[in-house]
Amino acid sequence: MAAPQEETLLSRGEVPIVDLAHIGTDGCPMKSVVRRIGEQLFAALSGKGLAMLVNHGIAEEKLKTVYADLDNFCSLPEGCQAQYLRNPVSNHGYVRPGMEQFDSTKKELRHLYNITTLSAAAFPAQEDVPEFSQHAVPLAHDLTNLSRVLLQALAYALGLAPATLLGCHAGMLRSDGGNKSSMRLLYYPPVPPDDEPHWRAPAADSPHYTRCGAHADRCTFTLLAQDSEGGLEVKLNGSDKWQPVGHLPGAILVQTGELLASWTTNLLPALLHRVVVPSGAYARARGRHCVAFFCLPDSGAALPPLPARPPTAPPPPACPAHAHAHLTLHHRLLNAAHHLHKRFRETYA
Ligand SMILES: O=C(O)CCC(=O)C(=O)O
Ligand SMILES: [Fe+2]
Repeated sequence: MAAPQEETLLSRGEVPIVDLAHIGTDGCPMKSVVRRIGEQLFAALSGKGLAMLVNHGIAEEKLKTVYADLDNFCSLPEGCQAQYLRNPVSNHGYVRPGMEQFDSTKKELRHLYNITTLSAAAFPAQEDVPEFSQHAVPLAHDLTNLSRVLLQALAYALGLAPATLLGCHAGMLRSDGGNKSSMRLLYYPPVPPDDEPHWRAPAADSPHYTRCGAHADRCTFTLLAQDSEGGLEVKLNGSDKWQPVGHLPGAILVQTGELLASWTTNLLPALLHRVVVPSGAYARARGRHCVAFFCLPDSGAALPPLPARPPTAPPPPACPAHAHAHLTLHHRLLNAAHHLHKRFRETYA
């Protein structure tokens, strides 16, 4: 008997879809299109905290190639992987399962490869993973360009000159250390058979795994391209319920990060999200792949004050206080580097 289809936010039509009309990687997009995207993006991020981007211009094949490269990296001997471990200063490099934890009660099963510099020397050698950098660098450029379009669109929607946000995010992946934006490749391995499905009472000594514990991203926004394995769950604005997002082939998810939330004093609240292990035996025996692009302002950049909004556009209902309590510590003018270092200390072993 076929497994019943899981109900998701997408299957219920509850994820706003923003059509980028193929301007995603264009250097000089049309103003009217950027303006329309800005309005739709603003409505999506203020109402829900996320949107699916379609017709963004990034070929699925590019994603599949980097997923395969990461698989090859993960199957290297540990000793060989060790030379590529994450550098805590630059945040570039490989992070083994369990080394980055959002949920201290479970073991988080994921391999990460953070990319914060595009210099060839920072990538695995050709003899270890052939063409890793040749595949990853163009994808990183595409995601940077897509972020630049969204920054211009958001600036319009917030009543700022279009280049204002671009100016504060000028150094994304320029590899000069002045901006901590990163592209992260993720591989979640199959769940070990000793972990019981969550609906059964596990044996006292059985490990409890998850794929990624609950968190909001420490950035302006995140772009997320995922394979079809599922597992991503979110708490929509004002809701305390975890809901699966679902999969829209070829789409890239954009979700609000903590910096955008604190800069807009929660007009655009940060999206809480997590990745759970699937419940069916078949899905648990399969790996999951994802590419995340964390868009951040230049280190030390102060985001400009926002123009007052007209009274016809009231802010959405506030999130549950506990969900974003840490955001109240922040002010409109942010020092991105300070925020980021604090959050790295909290999540890395
Ligand atoms: O794998 C995913 O879908 C999400 C990953 C994530 O949230 C993160 O790395 O911050
Ligand atoms: Fe995240």
